[in-house]
Amino acid sequence: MFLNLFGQALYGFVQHKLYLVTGIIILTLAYWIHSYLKSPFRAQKIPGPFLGKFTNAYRWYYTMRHTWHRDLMALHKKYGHIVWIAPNEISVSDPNLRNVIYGFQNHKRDFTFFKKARSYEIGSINHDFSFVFEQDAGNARLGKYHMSHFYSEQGLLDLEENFDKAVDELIEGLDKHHVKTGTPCKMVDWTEFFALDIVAQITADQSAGFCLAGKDADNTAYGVRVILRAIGILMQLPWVLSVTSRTIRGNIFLNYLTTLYRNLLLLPTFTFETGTADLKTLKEKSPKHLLSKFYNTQSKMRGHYPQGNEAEGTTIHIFNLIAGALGVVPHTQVRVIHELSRHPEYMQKIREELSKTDNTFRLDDFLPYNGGENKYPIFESAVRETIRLHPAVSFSLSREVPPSGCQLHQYHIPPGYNVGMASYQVNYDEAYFGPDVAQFRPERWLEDHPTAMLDGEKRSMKNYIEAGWFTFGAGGRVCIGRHLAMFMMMKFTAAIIREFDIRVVKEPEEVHTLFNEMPGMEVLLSRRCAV
Ligand code: HEM
Repeated sequence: MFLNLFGQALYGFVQHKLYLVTGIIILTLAYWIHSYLKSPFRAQKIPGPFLGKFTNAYRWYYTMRHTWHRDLMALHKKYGHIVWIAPNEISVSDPNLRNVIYGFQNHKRDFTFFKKARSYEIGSINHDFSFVFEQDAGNARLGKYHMSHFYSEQGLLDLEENFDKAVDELIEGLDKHHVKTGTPCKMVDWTEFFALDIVAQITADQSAGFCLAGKDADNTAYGVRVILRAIGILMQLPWVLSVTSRTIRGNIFLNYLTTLYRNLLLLPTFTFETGTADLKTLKEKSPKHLLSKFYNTQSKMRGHYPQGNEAEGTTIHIFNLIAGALGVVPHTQVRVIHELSRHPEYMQKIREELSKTDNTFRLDDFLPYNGGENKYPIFESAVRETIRLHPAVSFSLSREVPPSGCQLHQYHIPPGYNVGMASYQVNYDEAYFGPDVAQFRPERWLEDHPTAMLDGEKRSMKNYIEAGWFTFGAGGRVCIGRHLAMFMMMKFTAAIIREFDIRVVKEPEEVHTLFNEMPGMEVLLSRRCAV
């Protein structure tokens, strides 16, 4: 009887679209209100925007407007360091709380470790280990163990020749396509071509030819942008995980991914089904390059990912590398050039530093190994200062509160809820970085901090800033590509400012989705007469 009535009601709803829509709206509102009323955040009166307390659509709306990174800054200004931004999520902006959420934990790891929030699963597009999106803390630790040596400074130093080959092609390409024609150069396009060429060089010791061609062949970079933007948009909508699977998401992006691997690895017929043999040949050809290391890593981790396969397991590491090198670095790189053209006095100082090393930026002169000294202190500080002010990874690095719960100032956050920090809010904290926090002032990195270390030693400002800033994340899941990112930016910047005079003819914009993209900037380049 009851089922019959229910069936008739359901049939009625489906027949009358208006009823159906009204029914869905009423149920959704009822769910939101119920969740709000029973929320522990409400009980503790955690402040935040009204709509954000009810629905994830609030944050999603601002993400779709591409302004969420700045909107979140405004929310923290209005409500303070702890803000309730989504039904299950708290945003934190106090750099002093960084270690509470991201710090290394004691031996009771399962009880106290904040693992990545479930929303990261959206970025998982196959059944292999995908570093950025892996939620399992144990697997991520194992991945880092197998991979950190080849992403270390020393590991990358072995590939310097490849960086320099990409630099030569960058200069040749810019000369041919812009300097000689006198046409403005779209900065982000060239930083992307350079990133693709670097990745091809360090992965398989070959030239992918993007800079030489001066164009995005087969929309390779565009495809990666589409994937990363889609992940950024969907990460805000938890229900998407209920209606998609890794296989579905992988298939949606299949064409873009296949194009990417074909063009980077110069394997024109690559497919995931048949690609393993090609990858094996390539890795044997260049054993000291990253493809070979990726192949070995996936085979060591295979036991944890029995559903995956060699071709997918190897290429997903390339995808992670690409997400950082192509998805993130180019946008901060644009800002480095932009800041230097706004502050010619630093451009001049950097040129002076470079002139002391034959106008060539060499990693040996930068990394203070073997008793040497860093010969580029201002150059390094200018790059660091830029990425502090314009961090391209600008989404909240959400973490799930572990069984221990967590205390954020006066608030207690129970297990299972999400807490997260985002780089813009943290990096612009006046109380931590000082009243001139929003100014481009590279010297700050070279000064001493007024407080001393625990052992009484002087504390450098660099050490202090790095303990609080959030550009590369923090703790156990800190960016593994941070040395690569610095090397890429310093190689690119050194080459450009050595070879060319730069005039900005169009300013960059900020477009936030997953990362903060900085398109729009155009420059006119002319050959420098004398260095
Ligand atoms: C300026 C450039 C870069 C910035 C600002 C940046 C920033 C970040 C941040 C904030 C995280 C933490 C993400 C989280 O906790 O959820 C991260 C993680 C990561 N980054 Fe980068 N990144 C950059 C370049 C790179 C490059 C070039 C690579 C290439 C290897 C890379 C690879 C990764 C990987 C694999 C992770 C995940 C590490 C883990 O979860 O343990 N990043 N990055």
